[in-house]
Amino acid sequence: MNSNEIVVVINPGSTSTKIALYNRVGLVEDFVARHLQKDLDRYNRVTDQFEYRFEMLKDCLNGMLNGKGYSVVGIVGRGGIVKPLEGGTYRISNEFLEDARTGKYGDHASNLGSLLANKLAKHHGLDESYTVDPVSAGNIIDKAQISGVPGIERNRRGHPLNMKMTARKIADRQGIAYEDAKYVIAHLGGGISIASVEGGKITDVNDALMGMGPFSPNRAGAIPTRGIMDLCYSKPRKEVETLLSKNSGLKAYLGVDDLRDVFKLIEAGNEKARLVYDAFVYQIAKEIGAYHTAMKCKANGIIITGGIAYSDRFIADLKDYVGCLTEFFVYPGENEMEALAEGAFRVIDGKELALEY
Ligand SMILES: Nc1ncnc2c1ncn2[C@@H]1O[C@H](COP(=O)(O)OP(=O)(O)OP(=O)(O)O)[C@@H](O)[C@H]1O
Ligand SMILES: CCCC(=O)O
Repeated sequence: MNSNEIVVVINPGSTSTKIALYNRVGLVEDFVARHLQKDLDRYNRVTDQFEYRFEMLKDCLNGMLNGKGYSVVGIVGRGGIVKPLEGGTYRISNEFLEDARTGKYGDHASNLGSLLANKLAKHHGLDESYTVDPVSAGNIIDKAQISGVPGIERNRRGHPLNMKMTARKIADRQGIAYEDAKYVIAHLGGGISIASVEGGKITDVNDALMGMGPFSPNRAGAIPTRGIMDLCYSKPRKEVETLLSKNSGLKAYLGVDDLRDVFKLIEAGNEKARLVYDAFVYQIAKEIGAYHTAMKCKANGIIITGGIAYSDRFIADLKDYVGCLTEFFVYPGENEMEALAEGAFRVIDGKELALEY
């Protein structure tokens, strides 16, 4: 095994771009480039930030590689909102790049991941670049896609990268083959997705960006149809979209979207904050229960991950509802960088074939 062979991993977020070098054993070095809001505000759509982020990243990467004798064997970027597709490692194609760049299926910071990986790969003389389990990836079972209205399909936009990697780790911890394990997994961050992972595949998940599932720190989740209809007739489409995907949830009720700030309000005696927090936990618990039932109550565990899983108070409150269902695991934060690196190495080492978009 050549430990000088490096995969470069890129994960663009709304205000930062993470970059890391991995060899086959694990993380070698990482860096988070933080972007000033005033710099980002100059751009209309997120992919308009491409050149700005690319220049910054190129310099960071040069600094990380300089004089260390590494050989870059692959570059992988987090895949964004593209057409609905199966989970796995994808070769980044022109069609993929076009869909990510134009935001045909949605505008999201992670759309920059494939664009940045592709250009950096060219810069390093590599023919291929990769992405793993993009936001819209999942092996959703047919019956879960039926919405109740012909012509409206249920969307699958969540956190498959982190979910699958975390489920793999928990299966290892339980001594179960990942391919046989069944989990309900909840990624609780700025966005919230709750999924069933069965046999290493995401078989059902809500749309964390626009509808279904619980409300999140600043997104709406599932809301009554009549309310949506009234909203759509009262505002332009763009405003409705912004309201539901950026200005709803905790932020809309309480003016803050960090759970730690919600706790401060509760501690200060704010009754509304207490009620909205209770509703937040309640909705997440209900959704977890629904996914457990959808797996005929046979899940090997419920896994809670994402930034909100750092909160002991939240975890205790949630466990009070769902801890009786099956084993309960908490895995705070996320494993996205590691998942990207492992997915790329599996293809580079010929253990898995790259999927075509
Ligand atoms: N110690 C903590 N206690 C309570 N909440 C926390 C704590 N640490 C982080 N959070 C919450 O985690 C959220 C951020 O989670 P995370 O970092 O996973 O989000 P993100 O990466 O911005 O979005 P996403 O996970 O949707 O990609 C914040 O809204 C904050 O409320
Ligand atoms: C849509 C899934 C990723 C996010 O929460 O932004």
